Amino acid sequence: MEDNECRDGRKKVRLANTPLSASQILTRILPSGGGDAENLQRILRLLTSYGVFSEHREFGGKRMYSLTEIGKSLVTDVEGLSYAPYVLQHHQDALMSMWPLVHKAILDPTIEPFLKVHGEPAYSYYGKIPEMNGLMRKAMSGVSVPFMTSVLEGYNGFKGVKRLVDVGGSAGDCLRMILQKHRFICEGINFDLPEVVAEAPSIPGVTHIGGDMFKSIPAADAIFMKWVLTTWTDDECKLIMENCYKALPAGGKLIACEPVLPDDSNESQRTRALLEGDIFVMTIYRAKGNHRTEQEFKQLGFFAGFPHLRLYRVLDY
Ligand SMILES: C[S@@+](CC[C@H](N)C(=O)[O-])C[C@H]1O[C@@H](n2cnc3c(N)ncnc32)[C@H](O)[C@@H]1O
Repeated sequence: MEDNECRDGRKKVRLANTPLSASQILTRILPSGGGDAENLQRILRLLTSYGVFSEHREFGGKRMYSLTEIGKSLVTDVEGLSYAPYVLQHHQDALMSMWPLVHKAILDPTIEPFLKVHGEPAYSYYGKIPEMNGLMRKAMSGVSVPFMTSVLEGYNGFKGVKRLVDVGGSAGDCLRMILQKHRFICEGINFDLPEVVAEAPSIPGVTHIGGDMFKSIPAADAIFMKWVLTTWTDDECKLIMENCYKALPAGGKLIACEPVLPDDSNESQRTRALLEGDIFVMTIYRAKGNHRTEQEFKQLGFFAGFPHLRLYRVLDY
């Protein structure tokens, strides 16, 4: 595979900083000709409204486009750490084909729409396809690194922890960042499904352990968990949290980093994104898995043996 080639043999298209018209972009994408520049321009206008491209109007009104910084990180850094793998992960056929079936989660929530279509739940489906499994890990790394930068700027609850487990820690990026910031943590355990940790990179101070959080969780002074509870039902969350409780010493701490739904359905972008995420979970993961309000987290924790919940908000997200 050459440097300028994608895995499927297509040539990568380098988009210059100089603004290009839709037909100029089309010529680069399809050097042998063809395509509809007007329809491409319709898509470019939409992407401009999301900040991926900038639109420049030439004398006479012709529209020209260049990638913004967001666009560059999405388009040019597909193999590195960026949001691109996350976007790609969500747009795989196996996930996209689920959207016309959202209604199935309402008609019969006892069987997941994903299970009905693909014959097994999402995580085990990913686990059997190395490309999907790898993309999921990269997707999580790409979104988790900027997110954890914000978390670690504001949250200071790791004091006194010597051994920390990250449950569902994927490639281990969250632990790596926590250990880099808090040098007093001597040992990090990245705990995830065996097929996920099998491909995780080696990280100083971190041991990767494969297992099933529904069975047991390695012992630690504190447990960290990010974007895990939200994909499971209340009963499953209780089981995961009970296993956390068993893995902790008396007075131990579970640090769960999860989306928190507001009580009201307001029109803010943040609320919309949270509500969309909730529908994503319902459609792809568990029909009765869901984003939760602060009160719902309090109740879950209480029933699993964690009587005190302290909420820290990460404001940029
Ligand atoms: C949404 S991802 C979050 C990954 C990581 N915590 C992060 O924020 O970047 C959920 C993770 O839970 C893991 N997972 C799913 N089922 C699991 C199980 N039964 N035991 C342990 N981990 C599991 C998945 O493999 C995945 O890495």
